[in-house]
Amino acid sequence: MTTTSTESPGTPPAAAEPVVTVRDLRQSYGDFEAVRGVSFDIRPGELFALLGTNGAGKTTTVDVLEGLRRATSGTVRVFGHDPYGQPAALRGRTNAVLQGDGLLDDLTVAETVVLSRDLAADPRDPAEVMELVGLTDKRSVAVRQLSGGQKRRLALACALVTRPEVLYLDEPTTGMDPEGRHEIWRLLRDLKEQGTAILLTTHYLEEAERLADRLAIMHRGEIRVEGTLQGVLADWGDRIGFRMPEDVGIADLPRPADTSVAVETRDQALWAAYTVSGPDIAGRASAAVAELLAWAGEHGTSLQHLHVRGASLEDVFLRVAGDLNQN
Ligand SMILES: Nc1ncnc2c1ncn2[C@@H]1O[C@H](COP(=O)(O)OP(=O)(O)OP(=O)(O)O)[C@@H](O)[C@H]1O
Repeated sequence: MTTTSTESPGTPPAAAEPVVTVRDLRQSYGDFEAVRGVSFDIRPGELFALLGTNGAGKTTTVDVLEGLRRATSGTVRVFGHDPYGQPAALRGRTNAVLQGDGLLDDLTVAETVVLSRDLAADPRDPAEVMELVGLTDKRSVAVRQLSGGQKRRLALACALVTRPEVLYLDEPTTGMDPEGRHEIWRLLRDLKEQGTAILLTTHYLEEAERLADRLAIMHRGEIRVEGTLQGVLADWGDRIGFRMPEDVGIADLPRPADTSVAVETRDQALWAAYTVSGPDIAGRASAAVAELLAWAGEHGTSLQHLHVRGASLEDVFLRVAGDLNQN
């Protein structure tokens, strides 16, 4: 791997026109509506991360963008073209790493990359691409002998060798070790800097935190949350937590204004977890802490490990997925 770049997502050219436009996309399988009115844009040099629960509709959305499925309804345009109806107009401009890698077991790594290169109008040098994904020393190895993570790298190499302007990545780092994942992240940052528009689906929240210029969280076919990481976290509000005092249940806890409360199990203990929302989060969080301390004083108890922190992407994800027992 020979890539170099900083650790921040970077700032895409906000003024650039979107190259991918999705409006009110709906996709059904028989009677089952897997995608229910999804809309988003992606601009050149921007990485848009699609997160979501299992079965949320992420892969289905990518399949429609790739032109593998005709949208049941809604509008999908890539460089102004319908990927299903006008695939020839997009050939060579988009590529994908999908969940089924479609690799041929009997070919070597180098043969596989060269085969993909031959499909491209303006290909990259296969040797350069194998170096980029860290497979140079495996160039003569047969695909069947690669590990799962190495196959994902090879699938990425096959996409990169065609020099796509739009890249769809459906869980590209699944099965990779942490070091390999970091290498791929550096590579994706470099691609963004070169102007590639990237749609990334992932179950690794850290991957989205580190790479995404904007992200969306899907649940049951709908986008429930969308924005920049900072915007999403700011909208979600601060979190106040403390260990639940003995003999106190959730119904006994005070309810300061502009807060909701859940009880979570962590480190084999019960924790009160308040979410503070609305404008002037800091002011509201301070007022809520004062009220909680007053409540503890009145009840002759102390709030162990009392802390206030900003929401994390995991907080937002779990709340969207409905895993928290919120009250
Ligand atoms: N060919 C198909 N026929 C019928 N149902 C399908 C088909 N493909 C997907 N589905 C269903 O559509 C829903 C969305 O699936 P999809 O693969 O898009 O979700 P996903 O968000 O990518 O999930 P995961 O994170 O688990 O990969 C799921 O309920 C799935 O079972």
